[in-house]
Amino acid sequence: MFSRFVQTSQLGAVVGKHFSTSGQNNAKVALLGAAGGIGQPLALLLKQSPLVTHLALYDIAHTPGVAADVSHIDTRAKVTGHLGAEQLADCLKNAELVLIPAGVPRKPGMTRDDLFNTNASIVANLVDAIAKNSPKAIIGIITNPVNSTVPIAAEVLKKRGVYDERRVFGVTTLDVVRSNTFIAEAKGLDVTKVECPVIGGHSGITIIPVISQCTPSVTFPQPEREKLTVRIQNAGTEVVEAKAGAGSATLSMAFAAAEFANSLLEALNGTEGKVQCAYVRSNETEAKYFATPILLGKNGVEKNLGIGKLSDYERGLVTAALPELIANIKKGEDFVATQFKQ
Ligand SMILES: NC(=O)C1=CN([C@@H]2O[C@H](COP(=O)(O)OP(=O)(O)OC[C@H]3O[C@@H](n4cnc5c(N)ncnc54)[C@H](O)[C@@H]3O)[C@@H](O)[C@H]2O)C=CC1
Ligand SMILES: O=C([O-])CC(=O)C(=O)O
Repeated sequence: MFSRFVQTSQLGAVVGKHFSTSGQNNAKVALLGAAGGIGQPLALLLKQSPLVTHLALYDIAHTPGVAADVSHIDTRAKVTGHLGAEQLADCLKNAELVLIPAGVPRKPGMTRDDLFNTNASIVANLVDAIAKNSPKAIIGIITNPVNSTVPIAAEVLKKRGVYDERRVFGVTTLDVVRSNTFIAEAKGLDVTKVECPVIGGHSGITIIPVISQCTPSVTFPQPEREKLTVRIQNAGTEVVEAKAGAGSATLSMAFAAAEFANSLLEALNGTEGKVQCAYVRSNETEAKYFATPILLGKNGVEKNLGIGKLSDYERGLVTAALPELIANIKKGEDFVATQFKQ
């Protein structure tokens, strides 16, 4: 299936894109928002993963149908469906990995930050339940605005006294998936061999593709590089507009989340050298959270591999991104401080 081992010049480590069938550890994965546009195809992909032994599907609507459907697939994972708040604890008990795509998506004309008012409390309440029922689980947050929902998760976990910064990830894999696709198209390369790190955050100018660190090495005239960068930054909006009111990226996001989850599960199983870009607690810049390539291990973040060497143009992108990113982070932290009741 995904069988791509790629060396990055910057890291000398194995980056994403591979999962083996060798893992025999028990892994319960809980998927919160499992009946949604992302949730359903992600449930399908996780059911196909030999690394998952129990797939627990939770939503506030339609979970029994999704769970019954997915459970008929003759792969390893046992499937359970959990509907509504009173069944959330059962879904989360003993989960090693919790993925959260619960919440509303954008419509044309909206920014990701416009989702904050609805999605902030959804994520805060779900993470509160994780703190109570599976405090050691690794959490992958898909719900937008990721720049703010990850700090929200961290603050809720801190309030509950169970925060471990190595275990909380904002899933930004789709930015890497898109960069790889667009670069391969532009250069006529085999996309399965292209790997471009993406750093920063997950909205507009905070998305920073580091094309200078792409494997294989690629060069573009500056106007073309700028155009490609802007396309990657606006790729989510490209999908929102194409869907014309019917939501945002779901299928490519499910693919990206499955790739992230499988890398993490492999690392939990003891496979060394798994690397994924993700939005995590970080000391790389003045922003408390920042996406960079992360070496994954048994506790989640094994090592932050850092920003690496940037071109002048990419350094300028980081400078431009930081004020927005810092404001997004503060907004998330303030929300928990002022509106989230213990
Ligand atoms: N991180 C990323 O790269 C990406 C993030 N997203 C984000 O993912 C989120 C979900 O997108 P879609 O699946 O397209 O939306 P959707 O509306 O199709 O599905 C969301 C699901 O969440 C469920 N839900 C709502 N409140 C809930 C709660 N309190 N507990 C459990 N489930 C709840 C809904 O019932 C629904 O089934 C959006 O916020 C979207 O912006 C989307 C694409 C990429
Ligand atoms: O654009 C959106 O609203 C959904 C998203 O995060 C993406 O597709 O990258």
